[in-house]
Amino acid sequence: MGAPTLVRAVAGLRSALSVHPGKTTPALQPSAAPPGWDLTPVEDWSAIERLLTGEHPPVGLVRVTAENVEACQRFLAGGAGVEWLALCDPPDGHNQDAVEALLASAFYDFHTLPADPERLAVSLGHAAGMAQLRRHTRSRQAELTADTGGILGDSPGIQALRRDLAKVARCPATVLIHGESGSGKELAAQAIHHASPRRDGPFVAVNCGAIPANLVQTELFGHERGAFTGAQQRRCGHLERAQGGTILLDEVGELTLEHQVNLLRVLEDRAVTRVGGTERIPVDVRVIAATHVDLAAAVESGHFREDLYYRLNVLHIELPPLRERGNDIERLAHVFLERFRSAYLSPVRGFTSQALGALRRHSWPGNVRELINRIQRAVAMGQRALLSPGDLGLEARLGTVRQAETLDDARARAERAAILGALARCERNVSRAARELDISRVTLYRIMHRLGLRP
Ligand SMILES: Nc1ncnc2c1ncn2[C@@H]1O[C@H](COP(=O)(O)OP(=O)(O)OP(=O)(O)O)[C@@H](O)[C@H]1O
Repeated sequence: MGAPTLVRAVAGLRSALSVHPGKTTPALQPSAAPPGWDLTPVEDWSAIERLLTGEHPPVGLVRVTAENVEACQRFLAGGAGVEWLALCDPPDGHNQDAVEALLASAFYDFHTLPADPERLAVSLGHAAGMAQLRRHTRSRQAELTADTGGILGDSPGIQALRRDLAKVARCPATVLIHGESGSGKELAAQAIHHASPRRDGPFVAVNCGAIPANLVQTELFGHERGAFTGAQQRRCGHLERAQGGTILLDEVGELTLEHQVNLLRVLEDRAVTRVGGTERIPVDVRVIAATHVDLAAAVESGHFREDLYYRLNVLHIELPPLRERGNDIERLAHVFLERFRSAYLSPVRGFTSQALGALRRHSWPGNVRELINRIQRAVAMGQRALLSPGDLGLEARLGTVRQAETLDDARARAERAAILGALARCERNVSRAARELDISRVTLYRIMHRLGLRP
């Protein structure tokens, strides 16, 4: 791309950037500045980059032509934190589809040249207001995530969770985190680790449910060279890798009774013995276990050892499901929309009131992960400024009038019901559920990922 031309406002008047990526047309001259805006041309890339990394005006004008569409795309991808207005020639059919696609995806507004200075000034004012609002929201979100280990939300359930996590972080005892799939168990475990005296040590997360039963032993405890065919090297297990830090044993309820005995022994001895070895290796690791199943009920039914349950459940953290977090649903939805919108240069700016209603009514079986997936998909595919319930794959339920369900929505609903039913019948054993559904385990994982479900 050639050097862009940047036109910058001077003191006393409101400031705007004006960029001409590719330099295919002359820069907008100061004499063309709209009322209230004073423009000064700057004509090299490094000046623009310096400006965009430091303090800079919140709005900018971009001269878009049929020839510089690609240059504009590259430039705009780097210009975060600015609301852009496009200045275009009257359409002449040349590269028009690409120009229109760019206008729709990356600009707050556009003006056809010669632009009406009064209208341009109003448009710059609106865009500047919107940019300030977004900057404010972004810095509030940054503060919020920095204080809370990335856990967003203000609902009473989340406030109580933050208080509990802070207390638990100070104490070295084992923690059991219980919550539905996608409700933030791993995030909570990370928050405990980062607020604990072990924060400079490693944080190792292990999904016990995803390790094939014959590998659990070597994955957790490691193995010596020659322990079994193919063991050409000595290998440390996850517990040793977490030395000095924290290990999260996610889906601990998926361990077989035999592996539960071994884990209990490690917790009591505070040492591991690698598979094929005899040496006792002391491990200084804080253990956090997480589960979406009711482990007390699993103890009752004989699927989980009572002694291990008490050993893990010294401190207990309960994660509230998203559907019980009231206004958090909307708050989180806006945060994720903003995140994906800037990453994808999407024209999406917010939600229709029907979409917000649908978000509040949905039962969120996949919790925050499902919310993130729905919003990511909607922002990536969305063509309009406001997302509708259909864009989010949710039903609108407008009063008594039911919106027609799309085939995709109906298919997703049926798939979700079939998978959740099979998983419940198979005690969340994915291989058995896949057999029952007559699909491969990999296909089941892929569909679950798409629907925001976790094993
Ligand atoms: N309160 C929250 N604020 C921001 N992001 C969240 C919050 N809760 C969860 N998330 C995000 O949702 C996604 C799922 O969270 P996480 O993996 O911690 O859930 P989980 O309960 O461990 O899921 P699983 O049971 O499937 O292992 C992650 O991307 C996480 O960052």
